[in-house]
Amino acid sequence: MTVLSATHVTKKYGSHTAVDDVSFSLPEGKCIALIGPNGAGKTTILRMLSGLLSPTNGDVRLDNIVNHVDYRKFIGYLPQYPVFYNWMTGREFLIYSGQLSLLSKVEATKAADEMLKKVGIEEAKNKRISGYSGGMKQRLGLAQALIHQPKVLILDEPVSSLDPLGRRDVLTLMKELKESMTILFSTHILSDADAISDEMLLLHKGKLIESGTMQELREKYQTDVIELDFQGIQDLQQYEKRIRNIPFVTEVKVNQNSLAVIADDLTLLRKILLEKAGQEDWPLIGFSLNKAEMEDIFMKVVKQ
Ligand SMILES: Nc1ncnc2c1ncn2[C@@H]1O[C@H](COP(=O)(O)OP(=O)(O)OP(=O)(O)O)[C@@H](O)[C@H]1O
Repeated sequence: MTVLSATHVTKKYGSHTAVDDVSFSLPEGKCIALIGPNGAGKTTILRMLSGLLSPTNGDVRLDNIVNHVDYRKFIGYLPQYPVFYNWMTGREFLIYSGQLSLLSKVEATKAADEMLKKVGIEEAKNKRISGYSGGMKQRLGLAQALIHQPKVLILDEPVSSLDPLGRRDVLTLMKELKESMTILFSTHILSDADAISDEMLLLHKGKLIESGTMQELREKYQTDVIELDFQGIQDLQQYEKRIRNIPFVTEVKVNQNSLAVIADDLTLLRKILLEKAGQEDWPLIGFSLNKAEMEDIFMKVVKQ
């Protein structure tokens, strides 16, 4: 069942089209990642879905409720840069947020205590927010978005600004939350999307260019990769250049001591690379076929 959908949604800022005729729907109970580089239009889409911004054209629909009805109580939204009152304690902030979501003081207090437990910052509930780490603030932001028990949770870049520990923390929490609600979150970190989402929406320059599960995208774009490991520190650019000259190669990624090559015809690529490596005596120590990462798929979709 679909809980939230966007139909031919466009947003213009003056003459600039930030979101261009985008349609998709969120199935109940799924975790969906909205993926795209900076400026792709992710925040604009999330704000329209949250009811904070009106589309220039098109409809946003929650179950059967269309635009212009205030359906914000069904949606929990965590902005990319949440604003906290640092002089409040975490608990005070959540009670205040609950009251803003039209809960009574008693209901808000009860919900705040539950949420503090749920997001794992109960022991810091009476500390001022100014003393919270980035990961704790993000957990508090999530608690604020969840306080009124929304149907859909919308998170704008929830982990991008966190250090690796904070990031792991919040991703683990999102994994737990996705068991009980529909989540839509934006990211430009493709491995995060790969790790926790059921489906992905790929956005580029305001347009939805592809969508599906990771497996569907992998199958559709046949993105296996041949990886060449070179001995010692080599000038890999000369090899990169030679490989790029092979006509059907779509992408070459340079890593520290290795090159990852994507092509439409992997059987032919393997043959040609092995021939070249032998003839030109490339200092190879490894030659393997690996699964493509999300980055590789994104590059391929954008190029197509
Ligand atoms: N209020 C605004 N007025 C004018 N242009 C805007 C406004 N908000 C966003 N834009 C433009 O719309 C485009 C999409 O912006 P948006 O913030 O939605 O992208 P994003 O994918 O969330 O980017 P980021 O990852 O950097 O947050 C950008 O070109 C941006 O400059």
